[in-house]
Amino acid sequence: MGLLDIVPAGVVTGKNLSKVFEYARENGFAIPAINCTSTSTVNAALEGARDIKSPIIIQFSQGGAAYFAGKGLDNKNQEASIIGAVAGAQYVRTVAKAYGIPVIIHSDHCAKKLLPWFDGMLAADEEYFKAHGEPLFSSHMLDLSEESKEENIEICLKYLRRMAAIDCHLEMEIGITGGEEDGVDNSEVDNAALYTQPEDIWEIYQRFSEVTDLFSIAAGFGNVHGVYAPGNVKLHPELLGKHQAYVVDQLKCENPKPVFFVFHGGSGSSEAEIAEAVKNGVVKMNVDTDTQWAYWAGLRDYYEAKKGYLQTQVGNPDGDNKPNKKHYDPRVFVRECEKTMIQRVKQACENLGNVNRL
Ligand SMILES: O=C(CO)COP(=O)(O)O
Ligand SMILES: O=C[C@H](O)COP(=O)(O)O
Ligand SMILES: [Zn+2]
Ligand SMILES: [Zn+2]
Repeated sequence: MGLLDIVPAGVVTGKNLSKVFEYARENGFAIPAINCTSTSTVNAALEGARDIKSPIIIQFSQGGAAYFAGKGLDNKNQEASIIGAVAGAQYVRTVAKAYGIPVIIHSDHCAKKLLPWFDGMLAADEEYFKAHGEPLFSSHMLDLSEESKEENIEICLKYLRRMAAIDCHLEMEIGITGGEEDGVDNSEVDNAALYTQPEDIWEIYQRFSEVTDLFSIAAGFGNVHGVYAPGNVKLHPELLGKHQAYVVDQLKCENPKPVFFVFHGGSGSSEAEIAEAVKNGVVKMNVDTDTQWAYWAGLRDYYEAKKGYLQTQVGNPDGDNKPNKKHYDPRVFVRECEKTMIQRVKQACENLGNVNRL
């Protein structure tokens, strides 16, 4: 039985999203969440997943959403980030079904100072729910990992109640992601803060479960955003197995992996680290830096290959009067970016076992 026997193609929300995560957990794979900033990057993520016959998660960061709406817009009070995230979600909704795969629309890290962004997206979800019986986005992330655990949980619970009423999933973060995030440099952060404790996972699981089961946890296991020289990042995905065992012990449940875990900082991770994380209940892995690099590499290679055709509008190695229009049409060079990004999306899917899952 494939995923399309369980959920329809197109955007999945609520119980259907839970079914996708449960299916991934039971079949031992995870779904990549690709950070997207434009229709071009959204299309590349969708095309890569479509080619490999698997579901995909499209996510917008606060900065990525503002970029989607246009860098020229003022982002005071998060207005551009709200407009961009909503526009991105509506765009994905318009095209997703045509790709024939289940698609999850998600928003990435939202720190305390960015809550007006979250509020704006949630208002759009509630409005969409009134008209269509489901939220605009499948899920959102709250990242209050810089606050105290108590405050983190309290604020999450407040939003979780509101989100549960419209079948919207919440991804919460406990434990800090190192490296750079929304312009905040976490590279010098205390090492212990990068690794979440099992008691914390249990507390979150227990308190959130009193409200709904529509949640996942981004637990720190040494995750870092970005790609660095080998040896700089020490991932401990085996910790997630310990968290699962702790929760199983408390719940006395049959299911060996009751918690849906999210893997941040997927770029630069080894196949072995990714496999270990999936084995321990990761159902979503975020990839940004590596798909950014892939997109750029496509343009770099295109420019190198076509250099002689890209210096002037008229005149190239084939003749002084030959026009170059077909070489500098954005549909040609942006497509080259998309092609290399598609390959990287497929690679992420393969690493996560997210292949032929329809
Ligand atoms: O975690 C991420 C987005 O939230 C992505 O991290 P990378 O850029 O390291 O892939
Ligand atoms: O938070 C990490 C993601 O990679 C998003 O990055 P960004 O804020 O540069 O869009
Ligand atoms: Zn964070
Ligand atoms: Zn992240």
